[in-house]
Amino acid sequence: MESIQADRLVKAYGKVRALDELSFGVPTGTVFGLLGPNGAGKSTAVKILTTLSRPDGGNARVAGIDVRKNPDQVRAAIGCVTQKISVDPQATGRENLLLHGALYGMSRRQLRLRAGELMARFDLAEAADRQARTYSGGMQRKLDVAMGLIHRPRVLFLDEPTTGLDPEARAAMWTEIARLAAEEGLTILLTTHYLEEADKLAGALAIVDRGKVVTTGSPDELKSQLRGDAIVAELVDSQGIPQAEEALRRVHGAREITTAGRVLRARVDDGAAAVPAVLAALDAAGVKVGAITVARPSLDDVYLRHTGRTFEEVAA
Ligand SMILES: Nc1ncnc2c1ncn2[C@@H]1O[C@H](COP(=O)(O)OP(=O)(O)OP(=O)(O)O)[C@@H](O)[C@H]1O
Repeated sequence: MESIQADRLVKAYGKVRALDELSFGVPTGTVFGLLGPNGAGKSTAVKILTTLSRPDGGNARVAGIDVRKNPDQVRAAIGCVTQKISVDPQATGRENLLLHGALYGMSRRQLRLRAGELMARFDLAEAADRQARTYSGGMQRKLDVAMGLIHRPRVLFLDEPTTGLDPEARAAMWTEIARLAAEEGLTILLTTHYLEEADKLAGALAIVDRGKVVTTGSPDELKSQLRGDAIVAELVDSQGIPQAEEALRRVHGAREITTAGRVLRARVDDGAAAVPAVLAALDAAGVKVGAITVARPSLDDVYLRHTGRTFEEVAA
């Protein structure tokens, strides 16, 4: 069964087509990642699925409910953690949870129990009665997620949940998110522009580019569709790029050759075996190489394959 179905969603802002027939489905109880660089359309999709915005075309169902026809019912069934933290810094952690829960018409007794449970679960019990402004960034983000869960939603939307967190807090958040899906059967839609985050957390993901889903599958499925290794040569300066590209074209088995700045990439069947031939070809062309690396296919390669651009290039 699918808890989220987006069917050819279209949204235009003036001339910008933020969503251009975006479609995907999320099986119940899984973590699904919408991965794409800034401006790809992820937030716009989340706004429509959480009923904050209406699509210009297409349709969507969340927890089996039509977002256009029954937005109130959708809102009751979902939790939503947006990019802007909704924690009130002057209130304590517990007060934040109680205030948020009151919006859903929960009884005081229900609320107290649930708030206690969530604070324990997110390791905030000791800090529960301190003002949230005294919390670290990671603690505030956990509180934010706890607030999104107060009314026991069936589907949770997390819009860039770890942006701005340090590596340790990010890892802690990943553990929590994975547990929520595995232990509580929650369906989670996560948007991210971190390749590593999508790779680690998402059972399946959709790569979004310019308002469209360019490919979808589990991280492993997507990576295994790319045969061979990536070989990446960083030149000492960018002037030699045209000659280097030309030289690489003549190396047996090198394909999908792309350049960005002074970095040259190609795909080969066996990376380690191809390195000597690549270095010899570049040397013969008079090109100075600063570094050369071989890598197993990554989601960045998947992105490159489907959009013709590297993720970093677009993010920059
Ligand atoms: N309210 C708006 N008015 C005009 N244009 C908008 C509006 N919201 C989004 N856009 C445009 O729509 C496109 C998609 O934006 P969106 O915020 O959905 O991307 P995103 O992938 O979520 O990126 P980010 O990670 O930066 O939020 C962008 O070109 C953006 O500039």
